[in-house]
Amino acid sequence: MTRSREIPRDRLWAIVPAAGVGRRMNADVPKQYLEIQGKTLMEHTLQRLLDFPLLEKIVVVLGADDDYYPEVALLRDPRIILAKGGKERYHSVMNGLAVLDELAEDSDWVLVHDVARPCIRQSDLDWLVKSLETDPVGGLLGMPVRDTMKRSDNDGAVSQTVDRDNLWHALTPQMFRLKPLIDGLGKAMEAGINITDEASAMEFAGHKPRMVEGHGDNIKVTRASDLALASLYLQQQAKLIETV
Ligand SMILES: Nc1ccn([C@@H]2O[C@H](COP(=O)(O)OP(=O)(O)OP(=O)(O)O)[C@@H](O)[C@H]2O)c(=O)n1
Ligand SMILES: C[C@](O)(CO)[C@H](O)COP(=O)(O)O
Repeated sequence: MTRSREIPRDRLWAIVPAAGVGRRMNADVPKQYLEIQGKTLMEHTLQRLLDFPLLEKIVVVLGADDDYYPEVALLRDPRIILAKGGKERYHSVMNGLAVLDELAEDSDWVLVHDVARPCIRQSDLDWLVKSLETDPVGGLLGMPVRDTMKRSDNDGAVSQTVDRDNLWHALTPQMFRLKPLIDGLGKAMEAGINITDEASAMEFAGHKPRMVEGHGDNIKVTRASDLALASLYLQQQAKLIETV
């Protein structure tokens, strides 16, 4: 049987960490339930993933005391499985991996994508999978740093100009095989390192994730000002699709 190049040899699953409370957003509701153009951030993000044809299932990891989710009809899509989040993002991702551990093969690919990144493009999802489907480790979408980068001490005095050669913004999705990701995250959690993304756990476990350049509009909605920017990007992307 000839296999189309587009379909990775191993199946592809997704985990969407959506159990945060959005402290930095300072809103009355967790930021994933804030609306842009009449739809919640969560609906925008999940629709992008549901529109991506290669995903088997999407595990959406919700806060243990999230009582907003029943309002989101999209969460009842048959391709979506719900899981319970944990204290930190990596706990939530681990809980999502535990669900996939029952369904997927060890060598299947897992894409972890923040619910707070609603502007993810189909072309970037496709580019990530095509770039990594034969990679021995996996990797992540990123954006090369454009500005000069400074490190300061706690009162804002510059202590260092960081060399920006080969310096990237780490984005999501981050894409790794199920078993190595479970093992890598487990090792990093055991060591108590600061795990802010899946790649840092994989690096701790001795792997070299690959950076895949994506579009800069794949922003993480973190602070109030990001909502207007995300709305602008979504509008721009809609126009792009219309002109295709
Ligand atoms: N215990 C947690 C914390 C975060 N997340 C998710 O991880 C993603 C990235 O985290 P972040 O942008 O920091 O979201 P919040 O933790 O909600 O924001 P804040 O740090 O401002 O509270 C978000 O989609 C968030 O829902 C999660 O699933 N479980
Ligand atoms: C995973 C991530 O989006 C990559 O940039 C980022 O690390 C999430 O960090 P947060 O503090 O949980 O928002």
